[in-house]
Amino acid sequence: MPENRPIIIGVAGGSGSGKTSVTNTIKERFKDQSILVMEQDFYYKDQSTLPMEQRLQTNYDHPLAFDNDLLIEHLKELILRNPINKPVYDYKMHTRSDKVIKVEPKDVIIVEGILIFEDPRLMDLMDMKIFVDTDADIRIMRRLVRDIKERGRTLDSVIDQYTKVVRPMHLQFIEPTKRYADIIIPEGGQNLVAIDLLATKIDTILNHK
Ligand SMILES: Nc1ncnc2c1ncn2[C@@H]1O[C@H](COP(=O)(O)OP(=O)(O)O)[C@@H](O)[C@H]1O
Ligand SMILES: O=c1ccn([C@@H]2O[C@H](COP(=O)(O)O)[C@@H](O)[C@H]2O)c(=O)[nH]1
Repeated sequence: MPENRPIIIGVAGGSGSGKTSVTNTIKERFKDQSILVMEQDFYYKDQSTLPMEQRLQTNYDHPLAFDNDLLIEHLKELILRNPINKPVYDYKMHTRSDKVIKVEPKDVIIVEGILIFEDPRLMDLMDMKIFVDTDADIRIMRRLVRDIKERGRTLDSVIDQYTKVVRPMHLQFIEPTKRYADIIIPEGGQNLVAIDLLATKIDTILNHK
């Protein structure tokens, strides 16, 4: 590994827990300069060859929905300070878009996603593991609003998917990974004490490189 290996921070937690909000708040504090965010969601398996009816049947909360091999390959390139072509995910179409973003390596890489602590190969790459822990009632309320506003869903479809898939998969696969976290942040985005502590730690790491 190179001497100036980037620091990799994993931010896991259930859907709607506030992972993206925590990550974005931290990124803004550092004015984007030294922090790169790698969203596990962008590494959902490509489904462009499947018809929409079939995409709607996919279980997006199961570990097998993700192309972790590609995510790991990209993280290893970034660790070597090489740029990567990051896929872009389209939640409305339920597949990767045909675009990729060329991403340059940075000193701090935040890997964010529901199931990043489920794959030991991913965890092995992480220097710090954070779990955003938010009660289920809050998570479903946040997800309802977000998915209807931003991801092209209907009220009925969000409730149906949550009841049949998101909730059982959360209990089976996501919640048990909390035990792997170094830090558990209750409530996510509005927890300024936790965000301050994390930002201070990152600042220390960056200034001692
Ligand atoms: N503390 C909070 N208070 C109110 N709304 C929040 C809070 N944290 C997140 N949200 C909103 O809830 C939704 C889900 O949050 P997000 O950060 O995307 O969660 P995740 O990435 O874990 O799915 C978003 O629309 C976000 O703006
Ligand atoms: O095509 C898709 C891909 C994902 N989902 C749902 O998204 C969440 C994960 O994203 P968060 O930002 O952490 O909420 C996951 O629970 C999937 O159910 C989807 O519905 N369709």
